[in-house]
Amino acid sequence: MLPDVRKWWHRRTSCAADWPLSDLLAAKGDTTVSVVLPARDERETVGEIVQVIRRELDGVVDEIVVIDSCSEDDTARVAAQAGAAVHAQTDILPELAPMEGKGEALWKSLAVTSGDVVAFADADIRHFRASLVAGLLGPLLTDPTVVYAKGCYDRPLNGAPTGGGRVTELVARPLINLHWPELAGFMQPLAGEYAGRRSALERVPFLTGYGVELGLLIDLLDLAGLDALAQVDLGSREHAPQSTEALGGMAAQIMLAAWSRLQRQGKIEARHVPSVELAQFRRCEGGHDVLTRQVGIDERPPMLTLTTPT
Ligand SMILES: O=c1ccn([C@@H]2O[C@H](COP(=O)(O)OP(=O)(O)O[C@H]3O[C@H](CO)[C@@H](O)[C@H](O)[C@H]3O)[C@@H](O)[C@H]2O)c(=O)[nH]1
Ligand SMILES: O=C(O)[C@H](O)COP(=O)(O)O
Repeated sequence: MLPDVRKWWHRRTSCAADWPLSDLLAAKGDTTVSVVLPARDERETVGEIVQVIRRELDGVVDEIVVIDSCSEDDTARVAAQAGAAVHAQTDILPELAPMEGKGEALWKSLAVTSGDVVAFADADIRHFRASLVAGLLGPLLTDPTVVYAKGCYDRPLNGAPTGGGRVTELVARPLINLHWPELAGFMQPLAGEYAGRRSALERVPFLTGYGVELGLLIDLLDLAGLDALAQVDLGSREHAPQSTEALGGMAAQIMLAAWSRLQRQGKIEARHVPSVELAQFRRCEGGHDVLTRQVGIDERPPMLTLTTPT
């Protein structure tokens, strides 16, 4: 790691235990906090997550919003029953042509929430603890120079305490180290648990799909500088793992996200246009089936540009 990045890592990394609830309540003052859970087919976990946040972060969290991201199951009903405000992704800003995926859900959440600080968490987390959200609020509620706090944690996989984060380790981390070494100190750059000041989140574009996390890190670095970014060790976090085949699609979107930012930063010529089709193969009787997956990502402009005439 670059020497300055190592210094940042020491200075700006805290852990959830550093931010007890009493300190958060004392520091909160007039600052309002929204928690957003993007959810596609998460009926098994979303209800418990909403309940834990409501029960244990009362007084710190002002609203809990679930963005139902085109679920085919009854995620929306379960979340509402648990006490969240639920919005269908496609009902938000209906005048805009819809885009797909998680990044779209997060971007649109800015239009239906009001917190000065917005905390995001995945809705597929198992054994959810309130500290997964509370920890993220510590740096933001106590230090006005911090605009964004990113979670990091151990990643269990298939019963082992570590080994998860396959796309992180094989794709995101190498890309970040190669092209944005200033961001190399983020231990879980793809973590879905992070919080930011609305004033910063509304000033950056959001990539759609699974490109959103990498795009936010790069764009917030450009907007605010490394010292305005923090990370918080949240312990361990277990989610519903996807198949390696499905993660191939995610990995492709992360690469496209990196590509878009390399182009924007003039490091790749704009005339090079990557393909957005991923061919994968499944053995079948007599050979292989070809599976073609569309992995293209899109981009939403800074939310502020929708509400403020330029
Ligand atoms: O179209 C979608 C797809 C997913 N989700 C939700 O987004 C969250 C994370 O999605 P998931 O498929 O579980 O992603 P992971 O395999 O956990 O991927 C990791 O890496 C991704 C890429 O950076 C991040 O977006 C994730 O937050 C992070 O946990 C979950 O609540 C999903 O229900 C949506 O809202 N809409
Ligand atoms: O962050 C990642 O790399 C993806 O979420 C995959 O994680 P997993 O390997 O723990 O399923």
